[in-house]
Amino acid sequence: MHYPDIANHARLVQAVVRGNTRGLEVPENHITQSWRRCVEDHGLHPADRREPVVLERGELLQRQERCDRLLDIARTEMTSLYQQVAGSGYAILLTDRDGVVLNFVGDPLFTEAAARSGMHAGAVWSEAAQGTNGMGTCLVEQRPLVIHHREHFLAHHTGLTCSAAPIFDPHGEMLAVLDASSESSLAQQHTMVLVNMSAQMIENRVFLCAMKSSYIARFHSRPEFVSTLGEGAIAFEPDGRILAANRSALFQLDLVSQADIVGRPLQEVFNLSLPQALQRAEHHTFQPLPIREARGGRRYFAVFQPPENQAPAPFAAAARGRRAAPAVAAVTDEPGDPLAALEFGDARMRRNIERARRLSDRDIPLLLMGETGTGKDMFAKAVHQAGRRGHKPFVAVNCASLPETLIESELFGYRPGAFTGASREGSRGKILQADGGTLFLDEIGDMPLHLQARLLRVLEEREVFPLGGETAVAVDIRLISATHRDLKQQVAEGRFRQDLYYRLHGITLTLPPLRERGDRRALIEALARAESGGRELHFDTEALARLDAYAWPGNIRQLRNVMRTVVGLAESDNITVHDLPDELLELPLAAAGDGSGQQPENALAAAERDAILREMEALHWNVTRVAARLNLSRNTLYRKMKRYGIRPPR
Ligand SMILES: Nc1ncnc2c1ncn2[C@@H]1O[C@H](COP(=O)(O)OP(=O)(O)OP(=O)(O)O)[C@@H](O)[C@H]1O
Repeated sequence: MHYPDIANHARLVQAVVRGNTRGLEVPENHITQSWRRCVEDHGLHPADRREPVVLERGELLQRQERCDRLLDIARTEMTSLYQQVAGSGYAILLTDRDGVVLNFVGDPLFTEAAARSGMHAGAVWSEAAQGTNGMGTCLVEQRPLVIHHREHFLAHHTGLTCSAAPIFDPHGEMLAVLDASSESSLAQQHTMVLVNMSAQMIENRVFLCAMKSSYIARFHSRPEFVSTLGEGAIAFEPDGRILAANRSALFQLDLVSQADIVGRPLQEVFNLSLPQALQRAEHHTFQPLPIREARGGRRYFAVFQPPENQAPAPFAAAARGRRAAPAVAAVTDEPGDPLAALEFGDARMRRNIERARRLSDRDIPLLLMGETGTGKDMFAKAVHQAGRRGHKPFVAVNCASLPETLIESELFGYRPGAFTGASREGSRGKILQADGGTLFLDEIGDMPLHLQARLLRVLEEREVFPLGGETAVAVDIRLISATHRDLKQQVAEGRFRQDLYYRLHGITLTLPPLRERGDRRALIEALARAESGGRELHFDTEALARLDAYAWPGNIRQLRNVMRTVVGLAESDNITVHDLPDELLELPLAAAGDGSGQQPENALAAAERDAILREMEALHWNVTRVAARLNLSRNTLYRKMKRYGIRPPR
C-alpha cells in the first residue's frame, strides 16, 4: 500500500473513531465498534506497521498440545475446506481462544503473501495485536463474520479478505476460530458459508468426542439429518441429568443458551422415560426413531448412544446375525482374521489380501493406492493387526496436514526443556509412539515436496534424535503408506521425490474402486446389515440393480453413508427403489454407472448439500429466499442444486 493510501485509510479510521465524519454516512456496526476498541483499549494507530507477534516455538507447542484433540479433529476439516477453495489463493487458519494461530493450511498462491502478513502458526491475531481482523474480531463478537479490505483497522492489512467463524466447546465457551483469508478483491460470501459449515462440523465432532463417556441423544426433525452437520446433540448422565447440548440442539428446541437446559432431566425435554432412553442406548442402532418434545409435542427423530467404553461394536453385532459374513467383522474389535474379514469375493481384493498376508510378518514397506474411500486406512490397520506387530501400536500420520513448522517435533518428539517453554515432560514424537508397531503415513502423495526430504531422512536413519537430545534412540517400525494419487506419475512430474518413492514402495497394492469390484452386492448387503444393527434387510431386484449400477465416486465410504440413510428411512425390512436416495434414481438405469458426480464428494460437500436442503425445507423451496439466506446468487444456487441432485418434493 502506498503512503497516500495509508494516510487516507488512517484519516478515515480516526475520523470514525472520533465521531467526526462530516457528512460521510458511516453506519455504527461491529466494524466501527472494533476500530474504537483498537484505539481506546489497545492504543493502536491505523498507520502502524506492526510486526506480527509470534510465540516462541516452545509456547506454541504447549498450546498445540493443550488443544491436541481439537487440532486432530480440525485438521481433516481444514484440508477439506482448503480443497473447496483451492486455487483462489486462500489460507485456512485455526486460532485458539487467544487468537494464536495453531494450524495453517495454505494455498501456494497465497502462502508467501500470508507469511508476509504474519499468517503462520504461532502468530497472534487477536484485536489487541493486529487490530480489526477476521480472527481477532470474531473472538470478540463470537459470531461468523467477514472483514473485507478497508474494514481492517491497520492500513497494511487492507489487502486482506477474511471470513471467520467461532467454534464453541460443549459448554458453550469459545474454544477456537476457523478462518479463511486471501488477498482476493471479492468478499466472497460463499466462502463465509463454507467456513461456517466447517466450523460447525468441527464443533459437533469436538462435542461428540468430549462427551463420549456420557450418554448422547442425537436428533433432528428429519431422520436423514441425524448424524449430519445439522443434528442436535444432548449429553446426559445415567440418571437423566443433562450435561451439555450443542448449538443445533438449542436452536431446534428454541432455547437461548446452555443455562436453559443443563442440569434439567432429559425427561423434561423429550417425552420418553429415562429407562426408555437408556434402553434405546443399550440397543444402539443407527436408525433414528421418532420422539416428541415434552412441551410442544414437536416431532423429532433420535438415536441414543451409550458411553463409549460401554458401546457394543455395531459391526460385531451385525456379524453375529449371520454365519457367513466375514467382512462385517472387518471393522470390529472382534478377534479373528482381520485380513480375511476384508474379503467379499472380488478377485483383485483377494489377490491383495493374499500378498499382504504373505508379507505381514516381514517388514517390507507397503504402499496402498486407491481412490478416496476404497478402504486404504482400514486395509492398513488389518495388515498391522494380522502381523506379529498386531498387539503393538498403530500410529497414523496424515502427511497432507502435518504442520510445516512442527514436522520435526511431531515426528521426532523433543526432550524435556529442549527449548524455552517446551513442556516439562517432553514429548514422544509419532515415530517413537509407533516403536515396535506400525507407522501409517496417510495421504503421502499430498506431502509438500520440501518436507519429503526431511521425512526421507527419518526413514533412512531409523534412529530418532528427539529435539534437544544428544543420543539417538533406535526405533523399530513397520511402514505402511497410502495415497489416492498416482505416485509414479507424481515422480515423473517432479512432484514427488524418487528416492522417497522407492523407500516407501517395497510392495504396492492397489485397492479397486467400488464400481469395478465384483463383490459389490455382497458389500452392499453386509453394510446394510451393519448399519441396521444386525437386522436382516431384503433388497428387491430393482433396488439392488440401482445400487449395483451406480458409479459410487466416493466408494465404500459413500456406500456406507447411503446405507445409513436407507436404513434410517426404510419403513420396513423390505427395501425398494423408493427407499433409495434421489441421486441414485436420477439417471436411467443403463446410464447410472457413468458417474455423473451428483454425490457430494467429501464431507464438506455433503454438509453443503444438507445446508441447502435444510434451508429449502425451512423456506418452502423458495429459491430466491434461500439464495438470500445463504448469500448465494440464484444462479449459483441452481447450479449447486443440480450438482447435488436437489429437487423439490413431487
Ligand atoms: N471392507 C470394508 N467393510 C466395511 N466398511 C468399509 C470397508 N472398507 C472401507 N469401509 C468404510 O469406508 C470408509 C472409508 O474407508 P477408509 O477410510 O479406510 O478409506 P480410504 O481409502 O483410506 O479413504 P481416504 O483416501 O479418503 O482416506 C470408512 O467409513 C470405512 O468404515
